[in-house]
Amino acid sequence: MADPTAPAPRAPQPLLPLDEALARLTALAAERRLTETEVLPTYAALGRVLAQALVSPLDVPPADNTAMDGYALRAADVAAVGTVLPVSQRIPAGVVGQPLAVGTAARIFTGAQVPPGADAVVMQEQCEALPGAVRVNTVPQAGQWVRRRGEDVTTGAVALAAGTRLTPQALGLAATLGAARVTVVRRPRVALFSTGDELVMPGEPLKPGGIYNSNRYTLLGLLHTLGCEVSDLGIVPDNLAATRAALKSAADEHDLILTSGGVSVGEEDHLRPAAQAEGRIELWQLSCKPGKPLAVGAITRSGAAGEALLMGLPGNPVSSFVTFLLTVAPVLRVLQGASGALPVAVPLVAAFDLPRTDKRREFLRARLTPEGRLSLFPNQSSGVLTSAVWADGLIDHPAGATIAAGDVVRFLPFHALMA
Ligand SMILES: Nc1nc2c(c(=O)[nH]1)N[C@H]1C(S)=C(S)[C@@H](COP(=O)(O)OP(=O)(O)OC[C@H]3O[C@@H](n4cnc5c(N)ncnc54)[C@H](O)[C@@H]3O)O[C@H]1N2
Ligand code: MOO
Ligand SMILES: [Mg+2]
Repeated sequence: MADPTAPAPRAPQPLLPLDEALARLTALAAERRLTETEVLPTYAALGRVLAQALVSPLDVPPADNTAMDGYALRAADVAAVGTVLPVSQRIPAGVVGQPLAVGTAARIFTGAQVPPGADAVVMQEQCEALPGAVRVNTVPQAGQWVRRRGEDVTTGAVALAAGTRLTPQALGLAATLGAARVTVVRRPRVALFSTGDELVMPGEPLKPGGIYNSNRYTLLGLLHTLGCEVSDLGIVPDNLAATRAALKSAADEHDLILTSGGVSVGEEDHLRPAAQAEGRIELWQLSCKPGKPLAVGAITRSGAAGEALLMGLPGNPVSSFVTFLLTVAPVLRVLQGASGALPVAVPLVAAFDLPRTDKRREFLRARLTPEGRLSLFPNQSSGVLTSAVWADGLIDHPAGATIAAGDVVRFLPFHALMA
């Protein structure tokens, strides 16, 4: 049992600025960058990171084609509104037409290749169909409504660079090139556990003094979004021996051990002493809010070579979520060969006042208004998870500053932080 009369220890070091912590973290991750790759069917690669650039073996589109249903013709054949041209052929998508005879038009449908000789398409709304002919009620410009061969991707171009996270649209682009398989970096193997004697798993009755374990769900979701393979090690009680045992057993099989809770300064916070006993602590305590007590270290492996990276997130649910976005996500990106940089902050106008200041750089939960401004969730406590569900992202707010309605602030959208 902890001695209740013991003097409260002081924080031994100044708080680390986030940028400095990030530089050190991404350097640690770069040393551990994953080199193993796997070849996956393209449809199964969502959320994974490309290990090799995808170079296009073809032009996309492969040929000039029409963007509209209408008539393909030579612009020079229509000198005046109302010109009538005989319709010499009909070209649906998937059919290759014949070279277009001079002074004629081809009936054509969106996506069909424009026949050789034609240089423009007139949409059917600007035409009048006549028996065997068409009246063109506009004077077309050469090139109009023609999607040029290779205007999207040219043969030999890097369509998707190594290090690209495969979003749904990136998978679509890979498929456009005909890639049935892609080579991706293997998933980072992450051990996840929550610390806290008060924690109860959803589905179980809440005991006196208990709260439900939410961080497990938030962090599992984030890890899956970022392409990780997760070992869920459940809840670890608040004592040194159990925390040491959990760290030790997780180190061999995992690249990263991710924990929540028990990283602050109380006697019930065992993560740092446990990490020091089983490895080392590299950095602790950020000058940011939420997220101050973040602890980063490495745990020595017993059976395997090297060490596993340890990131101990603060227990407060919003702190866990925000700290993950600001520090764990960059580390996971670097491990997978992507950029560790935080996304570019968007300048937006505040629709609220924030007269108070803080010594720490703050990440405020904010939502876009229909007018394109930002409103602030009224309760910014790091225990209020509703704020993070309500918000669209975080305002990156400098230490010591206030905000008045109309000020421009820097906004980090959640989707960009989770990319
Ligand atoms: N004397 C000081 N006390 C605290 C400081 C400080 O600098 N000096 N820092 C505060 C800050 S800031 C934060 S953030 C928290 C971080 O605390 P820990 O990381 O040690 O986390 P715990 O103490 O274990 O828990 C904090 C809070 O979060 C709840 N929690 C924990 N795990 C979960 C979970 N899996 N799901 C839902 N909720 C969870 C826990 O019940 C506590 O309420 O420390 C401050 N204290
Ligand atoms: O830094 Mo704590 O993460 O504000 O609540
Ligand atoms: Mg604590």
